[in-house]
Amino acid sequence: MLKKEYIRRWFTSEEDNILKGISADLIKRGLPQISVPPETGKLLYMLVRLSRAKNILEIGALGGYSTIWMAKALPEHGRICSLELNQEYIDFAEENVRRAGYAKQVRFVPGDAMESMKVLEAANLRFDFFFIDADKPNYIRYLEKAISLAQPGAIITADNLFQGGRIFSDQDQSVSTRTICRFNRQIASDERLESFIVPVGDGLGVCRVKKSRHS
Ligand SMILES: C[S@@+](CC[C@H](N)C(=O)[O-])C[C@H]1O[C@@H](n2cnc3c(N)ncnc32)[C@H](O)[C@@H]1O
Repeated sequence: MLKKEYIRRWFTSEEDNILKGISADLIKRGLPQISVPPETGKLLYMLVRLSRAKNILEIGALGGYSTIWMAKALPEHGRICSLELNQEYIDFAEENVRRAGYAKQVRFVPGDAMESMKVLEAANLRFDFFFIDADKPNYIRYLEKAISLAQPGAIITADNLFQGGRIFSDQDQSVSTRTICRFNRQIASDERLESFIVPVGDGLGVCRVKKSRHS
C-alpha cells in the first residue's frame, strides 16, 4: 500500500460527504481538479487546531475544499476570509460552504488577491493563519503581503512547493517553477520566519512569523 493510501485509510476520516462531493462536482461543472488532496486538507485542519487560529486568510478558493477543511478546525467565533479571482468558483464555493454549515464564518472576496490584500492592509486587518494556494508566479508577493498582514506568531502555509517534483530538476524553466524555487529559498532563509516543507501532497510550506528577531 502506498503512503498516501495508508494515510487516507486511517487519518482523513473528517473528509465527509460534502468534502468528497466537491471533486465530483468540479468534474461535472468542467472546473479544474486542483483542490488540495485530503491529506493536505487534514494537515491544514491540524495546523489550524494546534495554532488555535481564529482569523484565517486564504488565497485561492476554487470550490472551497480547503476552506471547509480549515473551517472545521475553527472555534465558533473564528473566521475565514478567502480571496478568489473567478466569480463562478466563488458561487460554487459559497454553495459548498453553506451546505457544510460554515456560511456565517466564511467570506469570499472576489477579485485579484494582491489587490484584495492591499485593501485588507489599508483597513488595518490582521490574520493569525494564512493559506497561499493561487497563481504560482505571485507566491513571493503573496508571502510579503502575508507577513505584513500577520499577527506576531502567525502561521503562513503555502501549497505546491514541490511543483509535482519539477523543483528537483534544473530542466524546468517555467515561470511557476522558477518562482517556487525562489519562494522555497526565501522561506528557508528569511530571518522573519521559521519554516519547513512538509512532504505531504505536492509539498506544504509551513512558516511561523517570529514575534521578534529571536523568538
Ligand atoms: C489551486 S486552486 C485553489 C484550490 C483550493 N485552495 C482548494 O484546495 O480547494 C487556485 C485558485 O486560485 C485562483 N487564482 C488564481 N489567480 C488568482 C489571483 N490573482 N487572485 C485570486 N485568486 C486567484 C484560481 O482561480 C483558483 O481557483
